[in-house]
Amino acid sequence: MSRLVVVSNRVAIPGESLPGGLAVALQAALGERGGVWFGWSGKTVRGDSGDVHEQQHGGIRYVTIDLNRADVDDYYNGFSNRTLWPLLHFRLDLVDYDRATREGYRRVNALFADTLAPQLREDDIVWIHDYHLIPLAALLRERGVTCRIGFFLHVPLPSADLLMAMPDHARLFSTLYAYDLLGFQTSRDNDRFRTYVRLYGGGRIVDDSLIEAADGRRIRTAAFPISIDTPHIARQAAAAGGKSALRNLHNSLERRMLAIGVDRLDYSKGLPERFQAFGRYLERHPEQKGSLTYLQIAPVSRGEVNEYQHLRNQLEQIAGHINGRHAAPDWTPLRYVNRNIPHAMLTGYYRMARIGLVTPLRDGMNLVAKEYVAAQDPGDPGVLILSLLAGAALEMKEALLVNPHDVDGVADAIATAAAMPLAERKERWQAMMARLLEYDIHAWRRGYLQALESA
Ligand SMILES: O=P(O)(O)OC[C@H]1O[C@H](O[C@H]2O[C@H](CO)[C@@H](O)[C@H](O)[C@H]2O)[C@H](O)[C@@H](O)[C@@H]1O
Ligand SMILES: O=c1ccn([C@@H]2O[C@H](COP(=O)(O)OP(=O)(O)O)[C@@H](O)[C@H]2O)c(=O)[nH]1
Repeated sequence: MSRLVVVSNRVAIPGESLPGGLAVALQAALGERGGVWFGWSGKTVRGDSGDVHEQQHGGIRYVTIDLNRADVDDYYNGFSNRTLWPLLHFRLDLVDYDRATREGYRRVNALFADTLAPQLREDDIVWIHDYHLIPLAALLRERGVTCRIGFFLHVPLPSADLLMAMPDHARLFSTLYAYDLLGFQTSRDNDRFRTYVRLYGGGRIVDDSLIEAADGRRIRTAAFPISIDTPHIARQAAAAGGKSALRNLHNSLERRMLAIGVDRLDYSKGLPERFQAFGRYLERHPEQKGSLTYLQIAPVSRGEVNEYQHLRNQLEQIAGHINGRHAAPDWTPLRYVNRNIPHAMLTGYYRMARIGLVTPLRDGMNLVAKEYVAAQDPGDPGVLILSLLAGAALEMKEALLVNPHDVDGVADAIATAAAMPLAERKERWQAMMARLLEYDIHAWRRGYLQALESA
C-alpha cells in the first residue's frame, strides 16, 4: 500500500485541543490508516519561517512548520481568512482583496512545497486539504513531484459569478488543474465548480466525472461528504455521564430541557440570527417559557481578524439583551460560553440536550450536526434543528430543516422540537443514525482514496 501524506494548514497534534472539523476528521481518518501529516505548527515565531518539527504518535508522523508574523498575517489571517473564506461562503460583501496578502499566500504555499517536495516518494499518495493550499499541487509539480495528488475542499464552493468577481480569479483557481482528483463536500459544490470551469475557468466538461484544462490535462471531480467516527462518538457520549462537569451541568438545569449550539465564533455560523430566533421563540411561545435553557458554546476563532472581533462584540450585546428581557431571578435563558470544550466532554453535553441547534448561514458540512445525532441516547433521543444551507442538510433530511434567515421559522422549530413526542423523535433519529453508521469517517477516507488511486 502506498504511503499516505496528508497536508493541511491545521494539524491536530495529540494533546492540543483545537475546535474545527477538519482537524477532528483528519485525526480520525489518519488514525486508522497511518501516514504523514504535514502543515503549519500553529506557532507564530520571530525571525524566519521554515523551522520544521517532527514527532511520531502511533502510526502518524507529524511534520509541522513554523511561520513568522508577516506570513501568518498575509497567508492565514489575510488571504485565507479575509479573502477566500468570505468569498467561498458567499459573502462578497466581506471580501478584502489585497495583492500583498495574495503574494504572502503564494509565498507560504511555496515554502510548504520547498519543504515537502524533497520528502516525497514517487509512489506516495498526497492528499491536500482546503482553501489555504489551493496552489500547492502546482508548486509541487514545478518542483518535479509526479505522484498522485488529490485535493479536498472542506468549505462550500459558491456560484461561478461570485468566484469570478475575485480579481485574478483564474490565476488562482486554474492551479486546481494540477491535481488528479478534486473532492467537494456536496454534489452542489461539485456542480458549481464545474460550471465555473466551463464559464470562466478556461476548461471544459468531459463527462460527469471529468473536466479538461486548456492544456488537455484531465482531472476527476466528485462529491465526498465528510463524516464522523460514529461508533466512537456514541461510546464517548454514553461514557461521559460519569464526569462531574456533566453532573454539574445536569443539576444546574433544574429539570429544564437543554438546547445546545456548538460553533467556532464565526460569521458563517449564523449566531446573531440564532440568538434572535431564540429570543423570538421566547416571545412567540409563552406557554413554553421557562422550560428550556439554551447553551451556546462558541470558542473564539481567528481572533486577529477584524470581522471576528466585531462578531464577538455583537453577540455579547444580543445575549445581554435577550437575558435582560427574559431572565427570571432563578433562570437565565441563554448561557453563552466562549471557551473551547474538549471533544469527549462535548459529546456528553450533546447527549444531555433535547435540542441541537445548527443554523449556519453557509457551511461546507458541519460536523457538529452529525456528532449531535451520534451522541444521542437511543431510548430518548433529542431533535436536530438544521440549516438548509449547511452541507449536512443534504444527508440529514429527518432533522427539522430551517432557513436560518427566517427568524420566526427557527423560533417555531425550537417550539416544535421541545414538544416533539418520543415516538417521532426516535423515528427521525434512527434514520439519521443508520446513515451515520454506514457512512462514517472511515468510509469517507476510503471512498476518497480509492477514487484518487484510480484517477
Ligand atoms: O483552522 P481554523 O482557522 O481554526 O478553523 C477551523 C476549521 O474550519 C473550517 O472547517 C471546515 O471543515 C469541516 C470538516 O470538513 C466542515 O464540516 C466545516 O463545514 C468547514 O467549515 C475550515 O475549512 C478548516 O480548514 C479549519 O481548520
Ligand atoms: O468547544 C469546542 C467546539 C467545537 N469542537 C469541535 O470542532 C468541530 C467543529 O466542526 P464543524 O464541522 O462543525 O465546523 P468548523 O469549525 O470546522 O467550521 C467539531 O468536531 C466539534 O466537536 C470542539 O471540540 N470543542
